[in-house]
Amino acid sequence: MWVLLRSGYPLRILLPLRGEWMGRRGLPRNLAPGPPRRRYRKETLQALDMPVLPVTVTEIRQYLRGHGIPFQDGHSCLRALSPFAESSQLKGQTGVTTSFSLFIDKTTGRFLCMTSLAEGSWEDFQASVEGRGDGAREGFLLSKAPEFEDSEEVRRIWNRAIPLWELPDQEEVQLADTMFGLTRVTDDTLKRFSVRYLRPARSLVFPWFSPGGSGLRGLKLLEAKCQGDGVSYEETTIPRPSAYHNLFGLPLISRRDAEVVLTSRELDSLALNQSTGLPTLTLPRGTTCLPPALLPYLEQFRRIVFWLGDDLRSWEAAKLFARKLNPKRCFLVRPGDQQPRPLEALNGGFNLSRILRTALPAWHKSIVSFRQLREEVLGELSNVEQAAGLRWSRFPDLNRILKGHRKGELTVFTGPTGSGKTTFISEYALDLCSQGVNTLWGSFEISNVRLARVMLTQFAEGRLEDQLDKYDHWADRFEDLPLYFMTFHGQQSIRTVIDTMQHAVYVYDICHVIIDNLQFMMGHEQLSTDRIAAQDYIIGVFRKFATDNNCHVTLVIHPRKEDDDKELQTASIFGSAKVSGL
Ligand SMILES: Nc1ncnc2c1ncn2[C@@H]1O[C@H](COP(=O)(O)OP(=O)(O)OP(=O)(O)O)[C@@H](O)[C@H]1O
Repeated sequence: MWVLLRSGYPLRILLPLRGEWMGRRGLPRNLAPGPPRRRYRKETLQALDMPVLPVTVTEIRQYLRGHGIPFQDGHSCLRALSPFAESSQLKGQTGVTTSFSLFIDKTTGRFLCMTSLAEGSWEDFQASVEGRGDGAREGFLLSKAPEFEDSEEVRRIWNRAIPLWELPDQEEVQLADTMFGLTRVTDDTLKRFSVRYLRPARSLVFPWFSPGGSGLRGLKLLEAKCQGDGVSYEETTIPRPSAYHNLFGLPLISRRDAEVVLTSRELDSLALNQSTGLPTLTLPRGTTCLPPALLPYLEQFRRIVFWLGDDLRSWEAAKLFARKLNPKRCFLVRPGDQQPRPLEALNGGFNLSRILRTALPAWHKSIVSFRQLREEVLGELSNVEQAAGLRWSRFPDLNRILKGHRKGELTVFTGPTGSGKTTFISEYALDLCSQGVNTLWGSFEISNVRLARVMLTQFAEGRLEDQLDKYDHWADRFEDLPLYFMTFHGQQSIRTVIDTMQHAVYVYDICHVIIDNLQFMMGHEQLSTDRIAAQDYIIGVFRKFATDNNCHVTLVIHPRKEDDDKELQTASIFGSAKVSGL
């Protein structure tokens, strides 16, 4: 019954590098802001279990030139004349310049036509240009996708929600203002952003409008709950998080805006826009990820300032996202006491424009002086706890020994055959994943179904085989974890594995990769001396990957067979200087 492994969208299997993925309900996974997309039909492409070689931007450029398609170079995308836009559409229904309305992601080759809202993979694009699609050009695009499953619920909630100032009871207004920290946010601002309030759920409601404001695509509900002396917040999105690709604030952006501030919470955008007048957008899933499907909507900006929050995690996320957007146009507001998150800054009487002016460039040359690093060093020193990494909730002893899980590092994990390495690493990774660490699993020995079964049992903290009636409850929650699996099984080349990891970092902002285990990249045939060299090489490649991508790599390694009465030594891992000297 593990149908959800193949089709449930949050529990993702990393399939072909540029394959088409559809969600559980037939919804495209990578819905960008906009109405239901017309989706490119892809019948010529076979479902591959192995990644194909990723396309390079040079190849994309050559292809466009070779086929006489004019294009311009952008920050994350190439912008080309769209073969999907019909002349009748050239007047710009969506309010976007239609002449160069095709955005092609420079890293993945995926395309999005802002005029027709067609989208697809690089292979789809080539097939259409070469007339290899469904025959006539008109037939290339599927007709409008069926209404998404949640649309009725979205409309129902939206219709029941009312503007805050229309609440009949003044006391209720004051309570909501206090709970959400809105005392200094004006009705005018709430109105501009079309924020409403759902009384029965005591939640603010943030809408996701299609471009041009023509329709309602989804909603985010923010509930405030009293917790001791403080307030805790809980977010619910419709559709569910993996398909919720709303850049909140997009309808207020004008085509001429060249600067934008990105925030991780809708309330921060309200505060920022109100006090600075600058265009603001909120990332749909906060600091968790920046889906590439959103990149075309950010192409027009020459300057992008990240003000995601006041902790180290926000800072790390901003640096990661800036890499996707082209760091040369990105600036980061450093977290600190004098630079709290925007809503708190507004409520605390800070000058938000002044804080924005202190934003640091995200771009570093290859050689930097301490002067350029001093702010970052200060950030680490003033957040020592957070700099030590994310703490495990299930393994207090690990926290004592390792302090926490940090990005950009490599962990080697070993133990005798059958001692429980996979079982332990599964729970160790699940612990972090449940706390929001985007995780990619490479399980080369045991199948993904078996691994997911182990993980689900650990997640539910009980034997689900004895309580199948609870299966859906746990499976639904498990689906929402930022968890992805590579489909590799058995021996693989290190290059293929690294390419897949690279792709996953770009598309899903992966921060933790688990490779179980290294032996599956070593080949069968080498002699023992070669094996040491091969192992050193592979460790070097993973280590470089971890550093370059600020991603943690956990590597499971089988030790050399020792006698039963002999303890494992560092030299048991093939005696390699690199592995055992880590
Ligand atoms: N804490 C535990 N208590 C009881 N049984 C366990 C525990 N951890 C693992 N096992 C069981 O031990 C067996 C081997 O576990 P696992 O596959 O995790 O080991 P491994 O070290 O990864 O094995 P290999 O060396 O073959 O890769 C499995 O059947 C697993 O269910």
